[in-house]
Amino acid sequence: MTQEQWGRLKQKIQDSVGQSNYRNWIEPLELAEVSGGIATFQVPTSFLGNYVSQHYGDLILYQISSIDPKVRRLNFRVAANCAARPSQPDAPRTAAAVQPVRTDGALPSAPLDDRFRFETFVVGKPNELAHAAAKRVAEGGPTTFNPLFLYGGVGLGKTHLMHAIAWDLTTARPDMNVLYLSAEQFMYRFVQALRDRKMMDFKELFRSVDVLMVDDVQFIAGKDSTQEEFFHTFNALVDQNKQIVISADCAPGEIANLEDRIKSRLQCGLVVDLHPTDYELRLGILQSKLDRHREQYPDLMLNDGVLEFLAHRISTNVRVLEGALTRLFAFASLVRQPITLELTQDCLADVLRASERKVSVEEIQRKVSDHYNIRLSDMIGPKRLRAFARPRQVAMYLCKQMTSRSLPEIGRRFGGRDHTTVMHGVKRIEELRIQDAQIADDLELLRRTLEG
Ligand SMILES: Nc1ncnc2c1ncn2[C@@H]1O[C@H](COP(=O)(O)OP(=O)(O)OP(=O)(O)O)[C@@H](O)[C@H]1O
Repeated sequence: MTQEQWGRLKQKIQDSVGQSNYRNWIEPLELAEVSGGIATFQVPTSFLGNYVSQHYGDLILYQISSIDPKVRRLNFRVAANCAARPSQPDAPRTAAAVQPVRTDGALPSAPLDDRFRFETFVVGKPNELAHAAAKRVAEGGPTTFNPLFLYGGVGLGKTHLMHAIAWDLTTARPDMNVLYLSAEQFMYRFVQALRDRKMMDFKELFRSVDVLMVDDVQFIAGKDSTQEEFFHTFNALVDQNKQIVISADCAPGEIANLEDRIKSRLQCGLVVDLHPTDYELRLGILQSKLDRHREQYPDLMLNDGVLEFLAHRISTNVRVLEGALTRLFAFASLVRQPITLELTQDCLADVLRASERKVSVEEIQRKVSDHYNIRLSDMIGPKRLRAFARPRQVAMYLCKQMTSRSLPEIGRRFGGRDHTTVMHGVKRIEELRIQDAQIADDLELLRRTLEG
């Protein structure tokens, strides 16, 4: 394969992985050589190589082998002049060494992330059931529920738990054939077996595993023949009492374009969901990640209250939370300053803004009318009585502060009032806030309840 061909393939890969994944993971790959059926890429860091091999290995191999069928394996090696670079802030320090992707007949598991172990998984109310079920499977005893189906929103720890199960099983029983892969990898392997007319090998290999773990199964939705093959593999393994662990971003019944018979099969075992994190869990996770950062930046001071602030303000997902902490430490070490609340707000302004809870005008109107004990219709309606006018102005002020609505939009939501009326109301509350302690208290209380 020539550099030019690789250039064209890269563009194709971009179409399937999206621009931002492309920029982060595919663009930095330099094709070094193709020989002996192995395509070798030079990568800037072992972390990048590892990640690419795990997430995009099959896709890349699939594309390459479509123009050069002799290529059977990929290899990622760290460029010599990059190897000595200090580790990048985002790169996990303990990431496993780059493992080449083997697709040469044997059935290798996708590489496991060394950080994703039970010991590093923080348990709280939202994930305790998922954790307990994963632990049970990891003990490797007789199969009590099959499959274990883990589901939950983005970045809540599904992959972490799957890897933890695989680590425990393979450590305790190195002879056990544990196969962990993403649904996407399942599809590429299936497609490749079809193309190479090696379906019998494919079936035999998949049916010979002791534990099959498929991550992000929603990926096969709408892909008919992959679904079909997955269904048969699934049934064959369940019949042999082999443990299956599946993860998805939603419950089996809610996966659109997934055949009903597969949905019902997936529901046969134990279905557990990872709930969105709560404050305590987020704080626990931050505290546990802190040790790793302390090791890396031993001289950095961290002020009291910073972790609590982050746990309170970043409630989207754990990945974002982790990223925020990593960035904060890297930034503070760069500017050689202690991590204060101000520094945190400065450094993470964009993350904090993106995770702000979205409050709606209606929510504000409802909370404010409850607070002042008036009817919602009176707040929005035309009455000018002071008992209604002041709460109305408070609500307008909060809408201006807490939502991105413009003054005319806010006016419209308050019974079609003019934007100058809103402006006047907002100004009046700004003045009263300084002069009237009661109003200041009301505003503080309302803001807190609205922020949740
Ligand atoms: N309870 C937890 N304790 C410690 N780390 C956690 C926890 N939950 C999630 N994480 C961390 O958050 C990051 C994202 O988790 P993971 O990749 O497992 O999410 P996911 O649910 O598989 O998300 P996606 O749907 O995007 O694949 C990982 O670095 C993981 O270690």
